[in-house]
Amino acid sequence: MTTVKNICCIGAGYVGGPTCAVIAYKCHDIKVTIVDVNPTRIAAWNSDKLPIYEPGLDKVVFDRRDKNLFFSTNVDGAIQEADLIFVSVNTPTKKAGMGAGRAADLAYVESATRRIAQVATSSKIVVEKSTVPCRTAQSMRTILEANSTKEIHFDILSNPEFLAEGTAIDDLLSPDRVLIGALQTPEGIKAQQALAGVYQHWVPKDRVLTTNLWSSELSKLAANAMLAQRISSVNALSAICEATGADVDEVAYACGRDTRLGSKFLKASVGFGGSCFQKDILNLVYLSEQLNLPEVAAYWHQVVVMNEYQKKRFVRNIIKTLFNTITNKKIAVLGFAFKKDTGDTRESAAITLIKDFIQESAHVAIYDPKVEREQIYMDLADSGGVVDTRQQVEKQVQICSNAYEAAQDADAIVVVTEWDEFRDDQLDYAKIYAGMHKPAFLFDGRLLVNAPKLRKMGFKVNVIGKTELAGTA
Ligand SMILES: NC(=O)c1ccc[n+]([C@@H]2O[C@H](COP(=O)([O-])OP(=O)(O)OC[C@H]3O[C@@H](n4cnc5c(N)ncnc54)[C@H](O)[C@@H]3O)[C@@H](O)[C@H]2O)c1
Ligand SMILES: O=c1ccn([C@@H]2O[C@H](COP(=O)(O)OP(=O)(O)O[C@H]3O[C@H](CO)[C@@H](O)[C@H](O)[C@H]3O)[C@@H](O)[C@H]2O)c(=O)[nH]1
Repeated sequence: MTTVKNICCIGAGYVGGPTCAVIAYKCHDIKVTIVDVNPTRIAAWNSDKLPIYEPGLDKVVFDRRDKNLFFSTNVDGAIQEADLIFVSVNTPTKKAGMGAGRAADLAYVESATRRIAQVATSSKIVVEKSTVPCRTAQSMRTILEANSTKEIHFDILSNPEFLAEGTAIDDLLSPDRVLIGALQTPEGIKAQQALAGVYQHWVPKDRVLTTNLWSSELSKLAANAMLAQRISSVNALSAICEATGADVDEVAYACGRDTRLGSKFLKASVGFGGSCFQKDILNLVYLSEQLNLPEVAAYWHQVVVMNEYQKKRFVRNIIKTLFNTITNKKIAVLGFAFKKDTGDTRESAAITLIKDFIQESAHVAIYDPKVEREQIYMDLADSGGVVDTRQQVEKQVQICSNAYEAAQDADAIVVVTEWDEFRDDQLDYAKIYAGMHKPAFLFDGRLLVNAPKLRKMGFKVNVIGKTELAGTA
């Protein structure tokens, strides 16, 4: 078996950074260099304030940085030195051209692959870490093989990443499984074993799964589609609960107790966000369409349709409850990140909701413990378009440094992210109530607060998937 001694990771983002930092943390005998074309990002990885917030990440990075873990903009140098290269660049949804709005944009994967082909001076194992459509490894192979010689040979592996943000370090330290796909040739299997050897420094052997290349690529899209499907399913049920007096928490619990279903990923919410779910489902939809499987495409697409419906339904309910108008009313939004314990705002439900509030001429006060002010304005404004809305957004949106400031003189509070600090045993809701306009409304999009307790304080509470009279005749 080939032993890996030197790893290069192309792409120092939410995946490349934590994943390869954990490899360095667990494999002191391997030199790991994470490279990126973005010098600001690399400078941040080399500073005291890392570019992403992730519990436990600082410890891992500070422990190994400049020992066997390096961050650099010298992409070519790191490629040349490495015997195994992770391609961990972004694969966003295409904005223009064929497949726009659905297909994954593979330009960054292709450019990284071409760079490897161009500068490599020795044989390499090239690992697809980015999430890509099924059979992308074939295109990478074609590019690399066009540049291989008798002396230089490339093996391609698929090793999708399953970490979730907010728990990335725990997920990496004890993964449910590590998946490694390879061409089932003697060279492919040898490369697969070499990468398995890296993970086996800390992951039990029976959790390292080996499959063929295409199964590995498709499993990543499939896992995300199935996880998101569960959320859309419970969110669809939340609408039925609100109309019937059933309680979505009770329904999810009762269903989840069936060991065939399991309890995870059944939390109703204002809608899933994050950089992956929507993008990867649309990717699967596009793949199905390309394979001339329209019924399959429509099936998966409904997961995204339901998610959009849930967000719009929540906004409509807020407006209706606030006497059919929110014009000039102050709405306090608690949370802007797409989930707790991350500063990431990509595809956060908060963005859709707040844009709708702005459209309805409300004043919005936002507090999130980890999202930077500038990020919020960037997400809410359409800058660079025909009409630049930044000034208007700044006029209507105030960024606050705590929940009390956001809620002061507000007509309604909207809980959008499930940060622990918004729980009713952590936040002084009596103090918040005292500072609000009356009636003081609270809309919980995360099933986070104890609604009966807050109602006793005087709040008019509205919780997704529940009615005030749930359970009564
Ligand atoms: N974010 C997640 O939780 C997560 C989890 C699993 C899988 N993924 C997948 O992993 C991939 C990366 O996601 P991410 O969230 O880390 O993205 P990201 O945008 O945070 O990071 C990607 C980085 O790649 C760099 N880059 C792009 N092209 C480059 C090139 N040619 N050379 C060097 N650097 C280059 C960019 O500058 C950027 O810093 C995506 O395919 C995503 O779908 C993401
Ligand atoms: O029961 C639930 C669980 C999650 N969510 C929401 O769903 C979104 C995604 O959450 P989560 O999956 O925990 O975070 P991600 O970081 O997006 O991770 C997903 O996407 C990654 C990128 O592909 C995968 O690697 C992970 O396995 C997969 O969980 C967030 O808005 C959550 O609030 C719910 O609304 N209800």
